[in-house]
Amino acid sequence: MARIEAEGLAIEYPLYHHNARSLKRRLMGATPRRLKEDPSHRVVVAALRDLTFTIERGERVALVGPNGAGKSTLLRTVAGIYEPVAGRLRVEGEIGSLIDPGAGMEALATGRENIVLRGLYRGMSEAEAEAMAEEVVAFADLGEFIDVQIRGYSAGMQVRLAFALATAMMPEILLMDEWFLAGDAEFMARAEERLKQLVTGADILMLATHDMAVVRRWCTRAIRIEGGVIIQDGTVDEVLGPA
Ligand SMILES: Nc1ncnc2c1ncn2[C@@H]1O[C@H](COP(=O)(O)OP(=O)(O)OP(=O)(O)O)[C@@H](O)[C@H]1O
Repeated sequence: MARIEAEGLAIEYPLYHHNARSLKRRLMGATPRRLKEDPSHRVVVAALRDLTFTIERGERVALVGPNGAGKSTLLRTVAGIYEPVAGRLRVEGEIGSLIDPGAGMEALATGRENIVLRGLYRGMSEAEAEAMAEEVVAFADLGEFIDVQIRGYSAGMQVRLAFALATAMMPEILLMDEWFLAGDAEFMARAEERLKQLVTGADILMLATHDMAVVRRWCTRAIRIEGGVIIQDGTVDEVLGPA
């Protein structure tokens, strides 16, 4: 059963090129809110601080807040890309992440090979993975580029492939950044029905977005993050105000 539980979760990014003493003094000088020095004297960004929340099966949660608030960092942490420096995170359920277009893809493999690899990784037989690939290839509609290494794809082509693949896999926990809803108009019109199935079919959705219409349309709950901390957590109407 899908469930996400965080307690006192903290994430920091080290800033490797900011350790010269004079620069450090300048960065740390004016009582910074998010830059600090860690125990090994590195300058770090406190991207998330003391986050505590539980997300249960059936919830579709929007992460809202200004640029740099920590929304994408939280998605990436739940995806297992970043390791918390403090606190606890428990994620139960199979994750599908639409966070970075190229994440989880092998740049030197073709689109088609990436699809088959993902299927095999998820425990499909070769025949099942090949069958899934046919379906994904048809939907992604990348023409001859499906047999080109994905390092030669445009950003939009990567989005198409990631989208087609995610909707074929139907994860229990779907993590999504808003860029994913921004394919070209023709593709998104075609993708609409699959997107609906994907979002409503997942046990849990976490979606980082600045688009409040998207929040009202897809989500049941909203968490507002500012400066790396949760400042509001409730129903969409509670957090955004009534429509
Ligand atoms: N790779 C990184 N290295 C260093 N700092 C980072 C890195 N990625 C993010 N940060 C910092 O962490 C903080 C949170 O960033 P994050 O990308 O999670 O914000 P966000 O809420 O998703 O913003 P946006 O709405 O602009 O996408 C910001 O202060 C940002 O500068």
